[in-house]
Amino acid sequence: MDSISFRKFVVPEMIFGNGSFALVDGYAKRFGLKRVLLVSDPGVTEAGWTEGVIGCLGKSGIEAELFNAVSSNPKDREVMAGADCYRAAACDGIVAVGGGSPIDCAKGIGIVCSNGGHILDFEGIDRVPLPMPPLICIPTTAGTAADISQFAIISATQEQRKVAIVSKALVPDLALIDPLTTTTMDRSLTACTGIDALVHAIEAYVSTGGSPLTDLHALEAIRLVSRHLPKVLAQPDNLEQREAMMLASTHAGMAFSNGSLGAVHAMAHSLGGLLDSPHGDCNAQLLEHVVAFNYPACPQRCRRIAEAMGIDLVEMTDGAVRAALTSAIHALRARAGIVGSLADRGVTREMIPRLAANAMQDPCMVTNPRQPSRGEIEAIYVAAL
Ligand SMILES: NC(=O)c1ccc[n+]([C@@H]2O[C@H](COP(=O)([O-])OP(=O)(O)OC[C@H]3O[C@@H](n4cnc5c(N)ncnc54)[C@H](O)[C@@H]3O)[C@@H](O)[C@H]2O)c1
Ligand SMILES: [Fe+2]
Repeated sequence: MDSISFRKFVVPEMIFGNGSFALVDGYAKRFGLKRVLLVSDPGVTEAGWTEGVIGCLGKSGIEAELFNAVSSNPKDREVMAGADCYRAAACDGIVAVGGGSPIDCAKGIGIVCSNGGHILDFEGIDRVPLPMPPLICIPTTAGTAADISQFAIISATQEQRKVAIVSKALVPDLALIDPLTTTTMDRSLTACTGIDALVHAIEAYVSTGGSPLTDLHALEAIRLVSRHLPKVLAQPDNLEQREAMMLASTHAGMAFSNGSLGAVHAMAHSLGGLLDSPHGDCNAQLLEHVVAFNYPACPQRCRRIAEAMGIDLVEMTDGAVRAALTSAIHALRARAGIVGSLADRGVTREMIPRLAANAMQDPCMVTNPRQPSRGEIEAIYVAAL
């Protein structure tokens, strides 16, 4: 049998539903935890979610050592400081509450605590030998799905680039996916994280690492984001819309964690490393341009994506589908309020060779459906300027 016919699909135990974060103490107890490192960030703490989780843990007598010093695009030094904190407090497990940044930082802390060394030593695919301590994740954004994924993205501050660590060892033990926690997101965060979920789904669907197991989740996520992102932005307090976006993020997560990503993420990581700008915003700037580039390599798959976005394709030629798809993506992000271009974010032509060089090294580039040259990646950045 050809080895390509083997497909692996890894997900953690997941509990999805409003109020599910309150199950944290019962699960932590079942894992035998007595003192956990609680990884969060100041924004999530201000929104009240960190205290909420500490309160739940306290009900079962589980102590929480708070590590809150995490910034967006979490930094290597924050991971190392968190690992010091874990050791100093003699913790026996980790609970992460927040968006992708605290969750990725928590994964980094777990890797370093089990394996020793520096977090950047683990860059790349399958380079984490020992499993992390028990990790429970409570996501508070509907976008990254870091709570279920095999990925952690950490900023290497000296080099100003984002490093991808990809390993089955990074899949958390439990994800308590509670849409209620996303009700405190502001409009811009809702938009950026929602577009991130769309990009995960589209990239996984055209990835060379995809499979029928991931396709199903990718298409469902594309449908959900296209339908519900405009609605959740119009009605931010509507729990059904929040729930639909969290479900979209989770479906997209199952797809990309197992099918991997592509050029949008490779290029967005490079941008985020240099500019320290929001991940979803970087993705949003690039998606339509990368889809236009990838189109010739996967026209049938692009048709399915367009259909899932609600575009009527009757009698459309390939060229017309390509134009309709890229303009629908552009319209969705404009409707979400993500306007302007890379130049408005401070990107200059002089930065592009370096951005392209870093993007070419990113593991997400490996599974892009069309292998680009460095010059082609530079041209995509220029198109997005
Ligand atoms: N590991 C993965 O699989 C994966 C996938 C995609 C992206 N990422 C990474 O995730 C990071 C981005 O994560 P993100 O987009 O979730 O944002 P984030 O975690 O960086 O948070 C952004 C801001 O939103 C605030 N915030 C988060 N949840 C909130 C809530 N419910 N209410 C109010 N404020 C809230 C935070 O305090 C922070 O100030 C990037 O570093 C990106 O590279 C990781
Ligand atoms: Fe992402």
